[in-house]
Parts: sequence; structure tokens; C-alpha cells
Amino acid sequence: MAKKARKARSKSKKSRRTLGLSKQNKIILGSLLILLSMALFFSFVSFYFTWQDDQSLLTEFSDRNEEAKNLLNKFGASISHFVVYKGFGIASLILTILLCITGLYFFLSLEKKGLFKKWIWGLVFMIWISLALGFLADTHPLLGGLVGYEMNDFLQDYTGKIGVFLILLFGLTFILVRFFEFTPDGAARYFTSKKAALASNRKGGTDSNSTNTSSADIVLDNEEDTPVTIDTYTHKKDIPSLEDEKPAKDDFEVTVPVEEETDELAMEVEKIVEEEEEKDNTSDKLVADFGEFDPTLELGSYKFPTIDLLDPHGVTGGITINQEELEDNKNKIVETLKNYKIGIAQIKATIGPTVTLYEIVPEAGVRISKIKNLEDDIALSLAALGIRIIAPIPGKGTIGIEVPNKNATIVSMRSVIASSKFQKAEMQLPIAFGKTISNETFVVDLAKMPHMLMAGATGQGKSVGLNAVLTSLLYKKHPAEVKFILVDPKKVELTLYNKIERHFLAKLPGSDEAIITDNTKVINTLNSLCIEMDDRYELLKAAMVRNIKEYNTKFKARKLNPNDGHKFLPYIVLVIDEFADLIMTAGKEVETPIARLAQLARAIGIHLIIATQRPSVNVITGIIKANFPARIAFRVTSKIDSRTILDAQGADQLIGLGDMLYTQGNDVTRIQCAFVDTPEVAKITEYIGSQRAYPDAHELPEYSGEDSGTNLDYEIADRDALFQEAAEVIVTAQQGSASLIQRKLKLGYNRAGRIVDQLEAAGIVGPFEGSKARQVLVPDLAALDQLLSNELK
Ligand SMILES: Nc1ncnc2c1ncn2[C@@H]1O[C@H](COP(=O)(O)OP(=O)(O)OP(=O)(O)O)[C@@H](O)[C@H]1O
Repeated sequence: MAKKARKARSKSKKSRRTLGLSKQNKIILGSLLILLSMALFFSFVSFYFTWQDDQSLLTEFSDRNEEAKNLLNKFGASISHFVVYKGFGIASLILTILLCITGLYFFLSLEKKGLFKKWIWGLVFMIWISLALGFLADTHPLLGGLVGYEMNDFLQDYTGKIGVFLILLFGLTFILVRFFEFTPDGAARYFTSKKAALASNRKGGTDSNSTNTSSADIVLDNEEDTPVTIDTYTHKKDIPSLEDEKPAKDDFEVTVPVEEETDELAMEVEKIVEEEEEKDNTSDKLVADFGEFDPTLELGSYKFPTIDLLDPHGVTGGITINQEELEDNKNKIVETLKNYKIGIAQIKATIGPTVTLYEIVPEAGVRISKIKNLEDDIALSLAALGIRIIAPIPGKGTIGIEVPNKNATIVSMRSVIASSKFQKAEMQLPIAFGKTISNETFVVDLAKMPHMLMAGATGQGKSVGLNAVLTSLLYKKHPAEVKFILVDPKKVELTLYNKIERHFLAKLPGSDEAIITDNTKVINTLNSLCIEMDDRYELLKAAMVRNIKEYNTKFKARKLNPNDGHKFLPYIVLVIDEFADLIMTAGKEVETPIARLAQLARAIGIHLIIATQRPSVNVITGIIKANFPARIAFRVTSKIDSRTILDAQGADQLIGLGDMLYTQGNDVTRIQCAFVDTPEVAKITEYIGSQRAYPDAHELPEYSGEDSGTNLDYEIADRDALFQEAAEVIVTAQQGSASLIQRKLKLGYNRAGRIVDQLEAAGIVGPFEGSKARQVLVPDLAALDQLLSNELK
């Protein structure tokens, strides 16, 4: 009976949990297993009739002329010999059943958890039956198979016949208790209930109307026959908690208490788990059927730029070391320090592309500050610009003196992009800046920075640095994964990226140029980015995740429904070249949204890179600085500038040409920025731009400025010629957005915006509502006609 209940439960547990294969593959595998199980079944059964005839053929399997009597010929004879004769005897049939069940599980895509249990029990049965038959029918070894026979033999050698019998008895008890959930009181109840049912049947035969309909009958029963049974019946009706006392007359009712008496709690827990699983199963099933969502699919044929688009800049081997120069510098350092009575215990040189680091361990008792103060003297004696003393080198306990090489080696972008460190970088937005002083490629994750401030006097390598950042991302990221917003007031530095507008750039709806050169447009873009940020936070909140990475992972696993507004979110990188210019002209209007973005945008994948020539405090204000932990300083002209950008000096001692300091907190790292020339950028953008692209640049949310949409007073005569058409479009679509008018009537952004203002003045659309489309106040075209004709009266 318990088995019956189990079956019923296992049936109800049929869930759509996947087995890691696609549905088609599961059907194929399932049918293969079912057919195999049938083949084995026929082989095994016929083996018992044909084994003697086929025995001689076992060694001649490959001989095509020989024919076996087994229903499945030589295959059947061989496999049966192996599984039945040498294996488990007649119990091997269980194997065919297990295979068949497994096949059905696959075929019907059932949950595999129960399957594993079935196999375990199947094997237990096989071993027990084999052992039992080996014991009981030891004169017929085919029944128990070699396994049963040998096991018996082995056990009997140690425990004798009685011992084996007791072992078998224990095995049987184990199976009865664990598999059939048999308990002595359960059995007693079962038999009592059967007895009671029989008794009531007998009674039912004499008095067919006496069953559970009237209390008078019950009292009668009570008087006449088994009082216990009737007691239970009345309890059962009134007090369900006492059901377990005695079963009632009806078979159906008897089964209920028996079920509750046995291991029911565990079963109910399983049911709860099942419900939880089903939620996930929908996405698991989607993933199994269609695979994970692939955001790159729309541009599936996109080819990443190849390395040969980059120039090696004449550097083929590593850095060439001038041994003489090294010795010379070393001697000069030692001598200068000696002049100031500073003894050196040890000196070591690390040769970098632009500078060589001399690491010295001073003799015991030398004060570090003394060496630090000798910076100018050492520079003088070495007759070199750009000496930087790091005392002490963090984490090393030595003092570093960086001396520029006479012949600096260019670090080509090609070499850093090709480096395994960059190629293998498992970062969200990896950037290969260049090489450190020990000639290691320096790769950082923009997503971790999360915003970057870049400063340097004119001609020191800022634009090259920005190009290095953009190139790194272009080499690592698919157009679906990252979008750039480029602000270039100088109008010349970033123009080349126009070619990849429809792949990698994002812009405001309706703007013609993807690269922003106009300062007023920057304000709109920044505000639009703030709207995008708020929208993304809403999406993250709805998805119950903390950042864009988790969000996108969840979306790819098809756990977020696009119908609820969820979509794959690309990273957005905003690059502003010449920030000083912008802040001078727009001031607070720019500073406020930038500060807001810098404070909040890290989690939702919007990252800012700001470059400026003048790192003065009125450009890099406190609020901006506080939110840009990653700073890069190219050579600046004064110590004050260095302090403003890095909070430390040193940038004034750089040698220019891409020599830079990078800090992201405390440590300052000197890096030679990778050099990528304009023709190389042109080649890369050309390569990408010539490939199939999205229909348009990535569209940012619409932002119309704070003062728009209020106090509008348009004369009817001043209305746009397409006013009525636009009104019809808006009313038909019931969506008050300027971009809709733009698309439908093929207008520019400004004109569409004006029309929207006129529609608002006419009371056709509601006021501006931030990122949302305006409300349409007119329900249909008839109402619109009426409204417009009323106006004319
Ligand atoms: N990493 C580098 N390696 C070698 N040379 C470099 C590097 N960076 C810049 N240079 C040299 O310096 C020149 C000026 O660089 P870049 O145009 O980047 O300066 P900038 O700081 O952007 O100047 P501006 O602010 O006037 O635009 C480049 O043309 C190049 O010759």
C-alpha cells in the first residue's frame, strides 16, 4: 500500500526539470535506452532456452557464418553470457527494467532525482535475488548467476549455511523496511483494517442500507458487533486527529490514516522543494531548449579587430639595454650618496621602457628622509630630468631611484594587446595601459576603478592615453557589451570613432552627430545618462540583484522576462576630452550630473573617464575628485598640479611622451603608456565600421531640459505645418514621444521637439515626465478632430 502511495507521489512529482540535454536529444537518448532494454530483455529470456546451444559460439563472435539461437543472435548470446551467466542470473532482468525506466525518464523529460534512487534499489534487489537464488538453488547456477554462486561460496566458507541464511534474512528485512516501508504495527493495522472491511462487507450483505448514513445505524452496529470499529468511525468524522486508532469500514478511508502514520513528514517536505524547483525550471528549461541568451547574436558575425591592424613601432625585440649607461648611473648614484655619507649595502637595477629603477638597500642606521631630500642632488649628478625617488618602495623595504633611460623604448599598443596578461584578462572592462617599470604589461579593470580622471599638460600623451583605453576595449568587447559616449570639444581628437557609431556609440535620440562637440549637448547627454542610471537601478531592483554583472548573468540565464521590461544592459563608458573647457562654460550644470553619476553609476555599468589639461582646483573640484578614485597623471607643469591630480607630487618630474603615474588609492605606479597612433585608430575603426552594424547608434533616454514643457503658448497660426499629422500619429499610437514623431514623419529632433511642445500647448499631450513618454490626453482620432475644430471656432 505504501508502495502505491509512493507511486502516486512520484507521478505527481513529474516535473520539467532538465537533464542537461536539449529536448530532442533527450527523446533520442530515451528511445535508444528503451529499445536497448527491450533487446536485452529478449536476449536474457531466450538465453535460458538457448544457452547450451550457443555456448560454443561465444568465442566465434566475429565469424559471420556462425549463427546463434538466441533471439538476438550472437549479440544476445554474448551479452547474456556476460550479464546473466557471469553476472546476476535471472535477477539481470531487473537491469532491463532499470534501463527501460531510465529511457522513459529521458523520453518524457522527467526529474532525474527519483531515477538515481531507482537504480540504487534496483542494484540492491539484483544482488539480493542473486544471492538468494545462489543459496536456494545452488544446483542451478544459472538462476543466481556467477555473482550469486561465488558470493554464496565465499560467505559459506566463513559463516556456514545458517550464517548465509541469516544474512539473506537481514537483507530481506532491510529491503522490506527501507523500500516497502514495512513496520510491524503498520502490518498489524493493515490486517485489522482488512478484517474490519471483511466484517463490514459481510454485514453489508445482510443489510445493504446500514452503511455510514445514519447515526441510528451506527448505534445499532455498536450494540451488535465490533464496538471499536464504530468508535473509530464516529471519531473519524468528528475528530480527525484520532484517526489512527482504528480503521473504518470504507477502504478509501482506511488508507488515509495508514499513510499519515508512516514517514509522511519527509514526503511533504519533498513536495515543497518541488514547488521551488519548478520556478527555476522554467528558466532552466528555456536555457536547455534555446541555450543561454546571447547578447552578441544580433551581430553574430562580428569579427574582433585583428592584431596586425596595430603597428609595432619599430620595436620587435624587448628593451635594448645599454650596459655602460647602467654602470655609469649606478656609479654616480653610489658616489653622490657617498658624498653625503650614505653607505649602500646593496643595489639592484630593473630596466623599464622609459626609466630604469635602481633599488638600493642603505646601510643600517641611514635615515630614509635623508635620501629623499637628496633628490635634486642626485638629479644634478646624473644630469638627467625626471628622476623620482620612492622612499621606501611600498612593500619592499628598499629605496627606489627612477632614472630615465637615454633612449626610451616606445611601448607599442600592439605589444600590450598581444600580451597574455591582457588576452587572458577575466575582467569586465579590461584596459591595457602600457608597461610598468619592470616591463610588465599593466592591465586594469575600468569596471573596478570605477571612474577615471586623467590630467596632463598639453602634448604629454593624454589623447594617446584615451585612445589606448578605447582601443583596449575595442579589442576585448563585442558591440553588444559596451557603448561609448564621446565628448570632444576640440572636435578633432575623437572624430575617427564616428565610423563605429552604429557599433559602439551611444547618443541622444535625434542628434545627428554621435560624437558630442557642442557643450550644450553635453548637459543634455549627462542628464540623459542620469535618467538611464535611474532606469537601470529600477531594473536591478526588480531583478533583485546588486549590480550589472549579476543582472546580466541572470538575464542570460533567462531568469528575467523581457516582457517585464528587462533587457541585456551594455556597459556605458563616457569619455570627456578637455573637461576644463566644459566646466568653464557650463559650470554647475555639468558638475552636478557628473557628480551624481560618479557617486551612483558604478553598480549599473556606467563609467566615466575625464581628461583635462588644467588640473586646477576649479576644474577638478572637491566633489568630482572625491568620486574619481582612479587618477592618471601625465607630465604636469607644477608640483601643485601634481598634488591636485594625484594628492602627491611626482607628476611634475615625469619625462613626458606617455610617461605617466597611475593611482587608485594609495600606491602610485609609474607606467609608460602604450602608444597608438592616429593611423592605427583609423585602421581599427575602419575594420569595425565596415562590418554589419546595428541599424542605429545605441539610443539614450530622451531628455528635453528642465524648462521645456511649461508655460507654452503657441499661436495656432505659428504651429508647425505637420502639426496635425504629428497629432494623429501621437493619438493613434497613444504614446507622446518626440522620437515617435521623428521616426514616423522623418523629422529632425529639434523640429519634433517643437511639435511636442505645441501638442502640449494644445492639450493633446501631457507635460514632460522625465524618462517616461508623455501622457496622451486625447483618446482617439474622433476626439482629436473635435478638439481641433473647436479650436477654430
Ligand atoms: N605613449 C607614448 N609613447 C610615445 N610617444 C607618445 C606617447 N604618447 C604621446 N606621445 C607623443 O606625444 C605627442 C602628443 O601626444 P598627445 O596628442 O596624446 O598629447 P595630448 O596630451 O593629448 O596633447 P593635447 O592636450 O595638446 O591634445 C604624440 O603625437 C606622440 O608623438
